[in-house]
Amino acid sequence: MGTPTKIPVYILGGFLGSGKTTVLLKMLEHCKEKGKKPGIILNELGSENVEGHLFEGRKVFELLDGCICCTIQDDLKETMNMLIEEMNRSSLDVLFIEGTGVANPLEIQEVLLGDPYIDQFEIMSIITVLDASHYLEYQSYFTSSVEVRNLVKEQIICGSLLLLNKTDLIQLKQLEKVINKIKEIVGEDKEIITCTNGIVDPKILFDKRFQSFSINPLQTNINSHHHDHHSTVFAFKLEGIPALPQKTFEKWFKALPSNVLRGKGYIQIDNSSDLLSFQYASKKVKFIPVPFSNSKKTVIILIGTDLHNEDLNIHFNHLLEGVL
Ligand SMILES: Nc1nc2c(ncn2[C@@H]2O[C@H](COP(=O)(O)OP(=O)(O)OP(=O)(O)O)[C@@H](O)[C@H]2O)c(=O)[nH]1
Repeated sequence: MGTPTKIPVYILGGFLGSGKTTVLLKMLEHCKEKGKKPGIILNELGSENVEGHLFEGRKVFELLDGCICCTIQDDLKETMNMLIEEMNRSSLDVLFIEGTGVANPLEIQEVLLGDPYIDQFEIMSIITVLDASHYLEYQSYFTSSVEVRNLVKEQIICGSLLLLNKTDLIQLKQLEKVINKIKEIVGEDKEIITCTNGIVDPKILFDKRFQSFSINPLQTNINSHHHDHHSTVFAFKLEGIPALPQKTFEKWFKALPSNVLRGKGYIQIDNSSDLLSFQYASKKVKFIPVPFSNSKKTVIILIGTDLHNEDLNIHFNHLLEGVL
């Protein structure tokens, strides 16, 4: 008998709303076509996963209310142990781990390279997804905090595959500018793959690009500003949202403070018993119908920098009182 083969692992990182889940869904589609059984670990900043419907019929391990990189690194180990137990009953062909938008994937890597996981899993690639339409804003001194700038930079440096997504939202000239800015960080040689809606050749996505013993130049740096991002990036959960006309929700999302970077959840439109899932990113909101399910309730999760409870409460009350 040869040595048992290790389970290949793909880590997906990238800032809030960049398109990590979109890329993950593409990779899962490919697994389905190839008859490969995936394991999925999702980490959400809020205290509940509001994207469960996207993974219907698949076993998903969730790490909620935190960010794998610090508060729940131990929880990741616990989840990995559960996954290993599950694998004894039914084996896996590949594992995907999606970090929160504020996670540094190196921290996930650290867990996987430790005992006992290193003997069973092999990191194939750390895929960093970047939002081309917001890149300049996130890197600007004027529109972004130092923590966000550093975090995005770290996500770029530790990515073994860089996907510059959402290119449909910008002009070619701006895209070239973004690519040049990224090259200033990673050098000319590192390939940057541009894409829209996470559509990338599976050969590129699944390629092995990670050597376990490589030492990352940022490693020593990380500890020095580890945790910093939590001082500015917050997740808020709003519950008890009444059923209202869709137009009212649209107006409400439009009027959200500009430091709200991301939102997701479920809302209910009046005169309908079905819930709508929503995605708020790049200051745009999209509504997607989901079949009514008793296990889901209305909830709005907002993620942003320097959000203040009072400001959001006032804005939330506007929604409740219909003052829009
Ligand atoms: N216009 C446009 N929208 C996109 C593209 N890729 C993803 N989106 C949309 O952007 C929103 C966020 O995408 P996700 O894949 O959920 O992003 P994410 O990085 O997983 O988000 P977080 O988990 O909050 O960090 C969704 O509404 C997607 O449909 C793209 O290339 N172009």
